[in-house]
Amino acid sequence: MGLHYSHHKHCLTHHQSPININTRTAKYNPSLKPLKFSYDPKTAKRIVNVGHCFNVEFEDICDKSVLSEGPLDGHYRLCQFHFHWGSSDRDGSEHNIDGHLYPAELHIVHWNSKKYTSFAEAAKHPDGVAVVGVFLKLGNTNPALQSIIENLDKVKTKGKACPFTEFHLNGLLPEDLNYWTYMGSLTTKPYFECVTWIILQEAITVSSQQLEQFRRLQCTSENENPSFILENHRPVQPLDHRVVYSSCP
Ligand SMILES: COc1ccc(N2C[C@H](O)c3cc(S(N)(=O)=O)sc3S2(=O)=O)cc1
Ligand SMILES: [Zn+2]
Repeated sequence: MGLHYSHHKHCLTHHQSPININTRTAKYNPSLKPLKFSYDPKTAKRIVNVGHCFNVEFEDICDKSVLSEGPLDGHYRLCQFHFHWGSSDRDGSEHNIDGHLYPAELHIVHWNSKKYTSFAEAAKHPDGVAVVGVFLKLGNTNPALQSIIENLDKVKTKGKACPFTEFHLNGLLPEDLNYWTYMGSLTTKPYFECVTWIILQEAITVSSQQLEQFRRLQCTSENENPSFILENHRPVQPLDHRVVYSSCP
């Protein structure tokens, strides 16, 4: 359930995601380390249309592609990345920055393979999952995105998958790796409160035409009347008594 009993208020609090990040009340935490991304391009495996979005899956049988340092203890194994978008370029991101929405948001999902033996096990613990969020802002065509988008016609309908190997995920990271971090949840079912969120402060670019391609994915399977994944971002949730920390002052 992820309900926490906060004694002073005698009520139950949720630690759900996404949230609006108030950059003025975020607290600089000098003990936060720089993020360390160690991704092996050969661990990319396939693209899958899961109905509410598409996942780019990586083989997670060993710690070949890991995220470490930053706010994390130990290392977290890369398992997949996916995007959230809106029905127009005016919204689409899940997290907001001072009330500002971006047209899309990338989530790079990792699980604590040092402490737990599987993703499903890790997802039951507050320190089980680490998701790096990267905002997409409107701009020039993003070449790293293009290599994904040109495969989307092979996974048009729900349940379809296609091979996708040799992908340089670093190409989807901005130059500046400063971040905000807070404890939250998955933003889709099962909404487990198992995520250390790491939201990068610098956005990467996406073109309007590339976003259009996301919206052509179908949430229906091939033998159903087609309907499209026009948007898949969850509304922001109450911060309650949580503090958002910043890696820089
Ligand atoms: C058994 O428990 C499970 C726990 C999680 C999942 N996943 C599917 C979810 O859609 C989901 C949502 C994520 S987000 N938007 O980054 O918060 S990450 C993620 S997932 O791929 O890990 C499957 C089983
Ligand atoms: Zn997500």
